[in-house]
Amino acid sequence: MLELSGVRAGYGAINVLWDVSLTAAAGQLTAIIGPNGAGKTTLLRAIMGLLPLGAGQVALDGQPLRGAPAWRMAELGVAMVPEGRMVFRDMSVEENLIMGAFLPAHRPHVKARLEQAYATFTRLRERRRQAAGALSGGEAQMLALARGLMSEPRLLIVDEPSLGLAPLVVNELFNILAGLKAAGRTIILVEQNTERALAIADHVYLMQSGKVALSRPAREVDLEQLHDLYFGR
Ligand SMILES: Nc1ncnc2c1ncn2[C@@H]1O[C@H](COP(=O)(O)OP(=O)(O)OP(=O)(O)O)[C@@H](O)[C@H]1O
Repeated sequence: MLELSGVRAGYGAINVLWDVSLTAAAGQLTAIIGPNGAGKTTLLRAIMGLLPLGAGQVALDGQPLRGAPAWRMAELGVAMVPEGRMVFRDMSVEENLIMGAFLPAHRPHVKARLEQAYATFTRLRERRRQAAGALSGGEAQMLALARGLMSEPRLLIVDEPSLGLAPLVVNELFNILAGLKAAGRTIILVEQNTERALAIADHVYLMQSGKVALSRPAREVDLEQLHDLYFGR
């Protein structure tokens, strides 16, 4: 569904990504792992058209994206759940969710999708009238994920969802991601929690210093070898 070929990108004179090529296949969960500073978030920014490409291309269903603006990405069915949750703190949980279905084409479906969100993320239903700023870290992450799903995206991109969350909440989060995958959703997951990502992924890319250091089906990944590469041993 999504294909990057030979992508170079960075910030002004600083290049971060070096000839990155990867594919996210439809109906699969593609995990992008790697240590701090490897370029994972930069890669997602390049996919979302938030950074100009120095070389290469990003294509969705074979069509080059050429830095499409955010609303166009939404129209094309790509939703990103950014690192750090970024919920609208002064708005209620439900208002945050409704913001996820902002395109005119989504409006007729808002009620049904709210129901769907509350069925998946039961705690959000209880807290739907509360200000999002009053949620715990885990609840805010669930809200960010649920908001990303409100547009019924064809491709859901999730950046470091487990960051700073308690183990029980991480379990819940990964169960939900596994459920979304089982329901056929196409997902790109950026994670530092290698083992958890590996457990639910179909394909794994390991990023190192702005390059793809390993690309392999998840079931063929040897965890020890992965850790050696990860830590540059
Ligand atoms: N706005 C920016 N301006 C300049 N350099 C940046 C900027 N954002 C990130 N970088 C640099 O790009 C490199 C890759 O950062 P990036 O955030 O993509 O890594 P990451 O793999 O997502 O790391 P983390 O897991 O810590 O979020 C780092 O060296 C970082 O310092």
